[in-house]
Amino acid sequence: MNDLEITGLTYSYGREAKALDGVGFAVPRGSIVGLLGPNGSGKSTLIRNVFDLLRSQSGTITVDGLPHTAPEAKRKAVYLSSNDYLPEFLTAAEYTAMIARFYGLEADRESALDLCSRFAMDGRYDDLIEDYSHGMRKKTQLMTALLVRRRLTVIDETLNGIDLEAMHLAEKELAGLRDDGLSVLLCTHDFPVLERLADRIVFLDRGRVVHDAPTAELVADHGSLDTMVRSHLESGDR
Ligand SMILES: Nc1ncnc2c1ncn2[C@@H]1O[C@H](COP(=O)(O)OP(=O)(O)OP(=O)(O)O)[C@@H](O)[C@H]1O
Repeated sequence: MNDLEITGLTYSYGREAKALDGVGFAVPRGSIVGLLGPNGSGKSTLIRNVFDLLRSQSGTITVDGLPHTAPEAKRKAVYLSSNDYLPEFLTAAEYTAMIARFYGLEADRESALDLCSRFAMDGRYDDLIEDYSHGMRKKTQLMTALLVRRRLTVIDETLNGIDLEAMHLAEKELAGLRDDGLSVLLCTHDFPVLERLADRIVFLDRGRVVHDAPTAELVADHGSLDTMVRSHLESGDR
């Protein structure tokens, strides 16, 4: 069973060249899949297609077996965007409650306060987001996703910008989602994090899948993900 399955996904912005060209891969249930690719390779376009923020043009996307445009599919997935735009006029508590309500859930205050304390945001849960630093906003996005615990969590470079201690905890929490049988699609340029955490890697370049394999296999074949990416970018295969 796959929590996310994409086949033949092609997308062009207007008359521009294809941003995605026949992309297909899966996020198997209870796994963490790393999505990797140079700037402009199509990662954000892919994620926006998955969340129906861009209307897909050809190919299929299913979330837990359901077409991604179905309201039930949308309730199964949570998206953490790469920016840190959050409603400034809300407190983190109000923001979390609002997002939880979108999913028909109640945000559990005790769990939220526990997460705040572990993410070094003690006593800040009821402060306005406008007073938060960039890192605190990123942590608020992450804590919200950890509270709503959807079948599929998609993270678009959200972890970039949080400090080392928070990163360590984030890794543990994401592994915890996997331990609970949930899945994560993690888009980041942080190779060591992917090597520690991701079960599989999907490497995109110019809108096409270059590698889709278990992380251990790619590391065994290339030495490291860093070397794998560099050798592809320097090769004539692009
Ligand atoms: N709104 C847009 N209009 C036209 N072209 C776009 C638009 N958004 C992205 N593109 C193009 O689509 C291609 C894929 O971009 P996308 O943002 O999906 O890549 P990415 O892998 O997420 O890049 P990055 O790592 O820089 O975030 C690029 O050629 C980009 O210029």
